[in-house]
Amino acid sequence: MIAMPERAIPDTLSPIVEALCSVAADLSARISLGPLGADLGAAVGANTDGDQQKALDVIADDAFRTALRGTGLRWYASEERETVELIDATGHLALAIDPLDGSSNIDANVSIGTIFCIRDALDDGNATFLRDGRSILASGYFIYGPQTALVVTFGAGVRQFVMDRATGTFRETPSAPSIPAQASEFAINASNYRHWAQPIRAYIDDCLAGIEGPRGKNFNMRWVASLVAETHRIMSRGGIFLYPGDERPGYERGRLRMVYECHPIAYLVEQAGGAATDGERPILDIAPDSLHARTPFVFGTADKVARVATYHDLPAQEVSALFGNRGLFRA
Ligand SMILES: O=P(O)(O)OC[C@H]1O[C@](O)(COP(=O)(O)O)[C@@H](O)[C@@H]1O
Ligand SMILES: [Mg+2]
Ligand SMILES: [Mg+2]
Repeated sequence: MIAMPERAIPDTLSPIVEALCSVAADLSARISLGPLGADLGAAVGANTDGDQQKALDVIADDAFRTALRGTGLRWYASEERETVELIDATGHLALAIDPLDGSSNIDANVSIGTIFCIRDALDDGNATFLRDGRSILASGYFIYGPQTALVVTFGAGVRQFVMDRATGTFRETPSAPSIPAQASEFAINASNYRHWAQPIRAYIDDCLAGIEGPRGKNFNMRWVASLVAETHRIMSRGGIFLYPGDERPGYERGRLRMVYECHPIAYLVEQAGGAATDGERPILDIAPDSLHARTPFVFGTADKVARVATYHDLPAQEVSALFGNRGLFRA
């Protein structure tokens, strides 16, 4: 439940947000038990895309779907389900959800989360979600970490609510997250370096070259392998996140899903003053061609995200690592 928000939550969205909060509070309690509770990190099978499912993936998905009945929701699209599900034919809203993000971190006691976005419902469930991101009404994430928090936008800036563990209620924090304009951290799974295309290699090469390289400054690197945790860090201290496409079979379009992960995070990031692209185009301008479509994803501090796009525009010889001192990119 949300206690005394600073500003009202839009009436039509409030029952959905309340239902999400109540499930998130329950999940948070279960997660915090760790090994004292059920084995939430146990492998229980695979979803229709072949992704391994953990017990908590399935528990979270079932809990959200059940709690959303009677909230005005018509369509429920989950990363864990093959098709869009009808919740209530009279509802006017639709929700896309990654019920449990970062599931490889459950056993490691590292922050994990839930990502969602809300749209108006069309008569056709699939068509509702196969639109670009400009029709999103609200998006956000819950982070289950040292704090359990909800970071959400209703289209007018970003708001943050932290859960009081004693009562399970979410209280709004006085200051809203906004992505700082200056930052020097990048986040990428660098073990995939050899599989990346040249523009991504060149961008990272230039970061790694530090003060001696074309950027003329030192950078720090992070990789949590929880999209929610990376987003929360970037929301508080800026930086850039990249999950590009690469040459591994099945990773041509990266790993992250447009409908359940990238559209919601991109909407939030834009509302926080940052930018989000597929490397070149704004994510919110792109409509996925299927429900579970993946997309390369780059987001964070706006000028850093714009810089990644410029590497895609360069002639091949100019992005070669051999040209590490190219004057064009001197900061
Ligand atoms: O293990 P990799 O390839 O670095 O991928 C990490 C990414 O995969 C994810 O865990 C995918 O999300 P799920 O856990 O919801 O499948 C992201 O949270 C994270 O950014
Ligand atoms: Mg995820
Ligand atoms: Mg997930």
